[in-house]
Amino acid sequence: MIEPNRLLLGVNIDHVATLRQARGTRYPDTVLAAALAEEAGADGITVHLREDRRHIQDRDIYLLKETLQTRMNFEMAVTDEMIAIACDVKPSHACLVPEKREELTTEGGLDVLGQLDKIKAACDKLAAQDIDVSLFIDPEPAQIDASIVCGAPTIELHTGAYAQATTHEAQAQELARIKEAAAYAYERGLVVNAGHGLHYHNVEQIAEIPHLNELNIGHGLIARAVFVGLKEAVREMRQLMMESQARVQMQRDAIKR
Ligand SMILES: CC(=O)[C@@H](O)[C@H](O)COP(=O)(O)O
Ligand SMILES: NCC(=O)COP(=O)(O)O
Repeated sequence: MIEPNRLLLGVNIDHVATLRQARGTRYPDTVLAAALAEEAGADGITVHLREDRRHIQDRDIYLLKETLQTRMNFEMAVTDEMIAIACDVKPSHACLVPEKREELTTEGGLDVLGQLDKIKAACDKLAAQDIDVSLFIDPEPAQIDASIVCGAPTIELHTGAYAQATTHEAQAQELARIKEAAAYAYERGLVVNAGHGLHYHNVEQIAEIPHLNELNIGHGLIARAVFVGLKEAVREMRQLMMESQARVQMQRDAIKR
């Protein structure tokens, strides 16, 4: 049973596939990775089918659709190809992300404001298939307003700038941006997720932000799994998130007394 308002954990297994694609082997398999992550408490599995297929392959998407016990969050570029695949697979969730072939990883949020018609058309097509659409955006009110115009029920705030900040001041500034954006979006009826670049040493401040629904975490968790195993890595991350929320609740209770 999911406790009310527990911050959910979406485990991104892209980089299990990175290891597999490095040699073109059949292992490690994403189906097993997803099953282990779910067994350890993942609330959902996120997979990013990139146009260049550098890690997740089409076969992963179709197999996971048949085998996941929780739910699939299908990350995708806003292209006809990916929209067609999403409409065929019909994941419970799809997250529209920007994509550049030359990028090492996602570099910024989707520019919804600058391409309203295109994003709205994609949201409409996916929603017609009962897919819950989220837009991966930078923590900016203008992008949040544009997401509402496009009819997306959910946004995912890009935490990359926070994760990559090189000074405490810069990180605090980014954290404040994310906090303000989460409140701004929540007050306007959106479901607010967050992710990118989160790991065991930077997740707690994000997990303490009010109104967040889910964190999507991949690279840092899979890297940890190399040393402790995937189930333990998931358990450790969930524990950190729950402890963060418990701290916030205690602070709230103390203020009430
Ligand atoms: C959108 C996002 O932040 C990530 O989930 C995305 O998957 C990053 O792409 P890579 O997994 O290829 O780094
Ligand atoms: N959308 C963020 C995600 O799914 C995982 O991103 P990362 O933890 O691999 O950077």
